This record gives sequence, structure tokens and C-alpha cells, in this order.
Amino acid sequence: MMGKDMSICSMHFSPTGTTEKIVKKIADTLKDKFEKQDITNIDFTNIKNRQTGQSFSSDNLVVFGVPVIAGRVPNVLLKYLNNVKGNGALAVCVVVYGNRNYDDALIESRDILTDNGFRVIAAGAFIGEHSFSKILAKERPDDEDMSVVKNFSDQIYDKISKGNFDDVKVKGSNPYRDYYRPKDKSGNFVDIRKVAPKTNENCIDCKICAEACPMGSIDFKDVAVLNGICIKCCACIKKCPTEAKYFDDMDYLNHKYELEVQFIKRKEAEIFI
Ligand SMILES: Cc1cc2nc3c(=O)[nH]c(=O)nc-3n(C[C@H](O)[C@H](O)[C@H](O)COP(=O)(O)O)c2cc1C
Repeated sequence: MMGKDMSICSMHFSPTGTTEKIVKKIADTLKDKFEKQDITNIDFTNIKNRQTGQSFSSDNLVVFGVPVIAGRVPNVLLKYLNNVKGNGALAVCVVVYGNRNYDDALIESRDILTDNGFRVIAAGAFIGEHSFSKILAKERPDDEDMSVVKNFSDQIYDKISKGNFDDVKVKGSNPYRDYYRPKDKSGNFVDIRKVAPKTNENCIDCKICAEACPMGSIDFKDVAVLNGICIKCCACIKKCPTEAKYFDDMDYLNHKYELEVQFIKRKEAEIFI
């Protein structure tokens, strides 16, 4: 291990790109420090890539990242993650959250990787612009975040170079807390799972939204039609060049507004090594 045969992989689920940015920076920094030619990128956002399963070996170092969804690992990924086998590979576990909280997402992600045969040697919770919002954690990860990411990568390199593959301890509770649930103005829980994006007359039928939807739910023939579930990842909204996609559900909009007001204070990344 860690000889010339070691290869570095990055693996991410990242509908709006913040997780991807962090995971790739870590993998790239490690590639340079270990003087490797290239890295393998596995984009789990793409439904086809999730369906094939992945098998690693003890010669691999995998940087794995997901966004925090309702305080946990995105539950739509769980069945696919069962088919990702570590076989002794080293792993770095990353979660990215929108400045509310990562709750038990990091520990859950670490546990999934460990149960699947990875040796998780480092972990970090980072902040990315909130999927729902253009102002909450706006444009993060920013330069300050990326220098923390770089420093984290340097520490991972040092740990591996010393031959220290100890499992990492992370923050979070097990049994995991329930999925975080939004509330209405009166404090009652609301269920936004069935809420779906709408399409306005700005749509130029470029199909970017259909390509971006990680659930493959937007109909290619008529992008205003939804053929499957919506996880509210907002890839279709944030990637649309003409602002044609939007949500108008009042519970959703109220939740978004509350998040923007309550969690305005900047949070910082936490790393565990
Ligand atoms: C349905 C949903 C639930 C989310 N839940 C949380 C949460 O519990 N805590 C939080 O801080 N951010 C939460 N977020 C925000 C994302 O974790 C954050 O914006 C992340 O940077 C998105 O990653 P991506 O750019 O890789 O898609 C949620 C986003 C979505 C779409």
C-alpha cells in the first residue's frame, strides 16, 4: 500500500456542484503530493454511474463526498452505496452542508464506508451554498474554505506517509437522529417531499435541466413534465440559463426563507483526522 501502485479516486454525488468542488480539490492535491499522473473521477450524480456498482482494492485511496440532505446521507443513495465495495481501500469521507447543520450525515457516511470494507482515515464537514437558496452560504465553498480543504489534504498526506491508517472518529450520534423535517409558521411539521419544480415561459428547451436531474425525472421530450421523484436538489433551478425552473409551494418557500434568516451566521468547516 502507498507504493507506486496506489491510485487515487474521487467519488461524489453533487447536484449543484459544491461537493464536487471540494472532493476534487482533495483528490487533486493528493495526486500532486503523491506524484501521480491522474485520478479517476466517479460521478455518482449520474444515475447510470450509480447503477453499475464499484469495487475498489487496498491499492486505492478514495475521496468520497455527498451533500447533507435533512441532516443525513441522501437516502436515495443508500441502495447504490450497498454496491460500493472497499475491499480494504483507504477512504476520505466528505459531507457538504448548507450552513444549517450536518447533524449525523458525517458519521452515517463514515459508517457506510466502514461497513462496506473501506478504512476511513479522515473526514470533513464543509459548507456549500444551500441548494434552496442564492443567499444562504452564498458562493461557498469560497477561497477561505478552499484553503481549509488544501490544509486538510496536506494533513491526509502526512497521515498516510507515516503509515498511519487508523480509523477516524467523527462528530455525530449513533443511533442516528431522524431526518430533519421543516416546519410551517405555526411550528407544525410540513411534508415537502411531493413538491415538484414548475417551468415558466422563459424555457428555451435546451434540456440542461433534464441532463442535470440526478434522478432522471425530467422528461427529455417535454421538460415541463416530471416522470419520477424530485429530491429538491435544485440542480434544474441553479443550472437553468434562463431561470425557467422554480418552486411555488408555500411550505417549501417558507422553509427556504426561515433557513435564510435563521442560519445567516457563517459556519466553518470541521475536519477529523
Ligand atoms: C432536500 C435537501 C435537504 C438539505 N438538507 C440540509 C440540511 O439538513 N442541512 C444543511 O445545512 N444543508 C442542507 N441542504 C443543503 C445542501 O447540503 C448544500 O447546499 C450542499 O452544498 C449541496 O451540495 P451539492 O452542491 O453538491 O449539490 C439540503 C439540500 C437539499 C436539496
